[in-house]
Amino acid sequence: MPAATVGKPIQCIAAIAYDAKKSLSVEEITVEPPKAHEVRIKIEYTAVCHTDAYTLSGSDPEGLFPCILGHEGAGVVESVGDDVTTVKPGDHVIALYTAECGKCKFCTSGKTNLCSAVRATQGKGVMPDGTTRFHNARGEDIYHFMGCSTFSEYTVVADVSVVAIDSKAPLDAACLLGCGVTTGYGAAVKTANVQKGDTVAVFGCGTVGLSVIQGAKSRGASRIIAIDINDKKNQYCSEFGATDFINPKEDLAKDQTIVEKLIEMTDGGLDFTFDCTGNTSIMRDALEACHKGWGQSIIIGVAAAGEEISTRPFQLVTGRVWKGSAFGGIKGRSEMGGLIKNYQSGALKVEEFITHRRPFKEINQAFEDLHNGDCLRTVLNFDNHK
Ligand SMILES: NC(=O)C1=CN([C@@H]2O[C@H](COP(=O)(O)OP(=O)(O)OC[C@H]3O[C@@H](n4cnc5c(N)ncnc54)[C@H](OP(=O)(O)O)[C@@H]3O)[C@@H](O)[C@H]2O)C=CC1
Ligand SMILES: N[C@@H](CCC(=O)N[C@@H](CSC=O)C(=O)NCC(=O)O)C(=O)O
Ligand SMILES: [Zn+2]
Ligand SMILES: [Zn+2]
Repeated sequence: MPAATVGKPIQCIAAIAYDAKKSLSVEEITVEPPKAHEVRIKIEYTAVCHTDAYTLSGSDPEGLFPCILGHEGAGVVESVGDDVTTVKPGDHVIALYTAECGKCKFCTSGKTNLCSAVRATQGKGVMPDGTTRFHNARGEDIYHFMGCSTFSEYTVVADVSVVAIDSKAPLDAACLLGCGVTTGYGAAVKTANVQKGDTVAVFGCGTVGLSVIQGAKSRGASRIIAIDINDKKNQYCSEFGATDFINPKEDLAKDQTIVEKLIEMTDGGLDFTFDCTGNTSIMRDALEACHKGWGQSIIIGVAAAGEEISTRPFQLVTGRVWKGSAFGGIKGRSEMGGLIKNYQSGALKVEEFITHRRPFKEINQAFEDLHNGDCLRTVLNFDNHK
């Protein structure tokens, strides 16, 4: 039987970012019904990714306020708009900030997971028809974020921005496949395509960096060097498969740079390095620690508006390669099922990233957790929001 809410606005709890650098306001909002090619989801669990904090910091050139942040979320489809054929009410789903329409120039290229179907309106904080489905109690429009807005008990997304998953997969873990775990794992196994015996260095060992580590380990990398300025990450790094841990604040000899140390440790540099910090000077280090002739450096971290990367062009002339990776190069609708299976078989660690749990009303503390070296992900649940 269809839910009594079908076709009607829903009042529910959400966290509104009214302005950059301000705490989120947890309040009741109205979520309009989905229009054609749209899906309304009851979010069960959502986690806070570093990128939510980045946009809230005011450094994101696409940051719009007031908005509902959040892009690591999983839940159950409440209703669908006209012409939606790929999911149905009751399906367990993950929201996707990297859509997959299967038809656009990007999707059909076979060269990228980026999709152009909804990206332009997504960046403007609206649905593909140019309007928003969220209003606060004063009737003001609230912008969407990254096509997901999972910091709301109900959200509306484009049908190309959602994937149904096995209903037996726990949604609290599945939400982490909406960004951090998929991004790091995919960057290692798809974007870089790490091979058995390769040497790898990972700068920044939060959820994304640790997921790169587990991806590299799954491929049989011979050496995985984890680099983080926080010693609390050391234990996590070895649990996820790192062979070495370096804290550049403590472990370098006098006048030694991290690049010199890595080149010395690996007889000339690494096959693959990954930036998972968003710091542009670390991105340079990561490139320059690559082996001459073939080393590849993958940029995953998101840097603030106005930041630029630089290096001597000689670094590239002599064969090092700079690449980037969004959502790990993973096509969300066609490849998520495989990741869920890997998680269910125990081949992909996902639950291990849930270091903190909170009721949704504690979302501002979840942002603070991110700055605590012990925290990988705080998963928020909507059951206890009252
Ligand atoms: N391209 C994509 O598709 C995606 C990109 N991202 C981006 O990836 C990055 C990582 O995200 P996430 O794992 O959630 O973030 P976290 O904040 O959890 O992890 C980042 C880690 O890097 C450490 N770090 C910070 N500065 C340095 C430094 N100079 N040297 C070494 N380590 C450092 C941090 O330490 P400390 O905690 O002490 O600061 C932290 O452990 C972010 O920039 C995020 O925006 C995220 C998801 C998708
Ligand atoms: N609006 C931001 C975009 C930052 C960015 O690069 N986002 C990543 C995902 S980060 C997830 O946690 C991404 O997928 N980029 C590709 C895209 O199409 O946005 C900015 O301009 O800085
Ligand atoms: Zn993210
Ligand atoms: Zn497409």
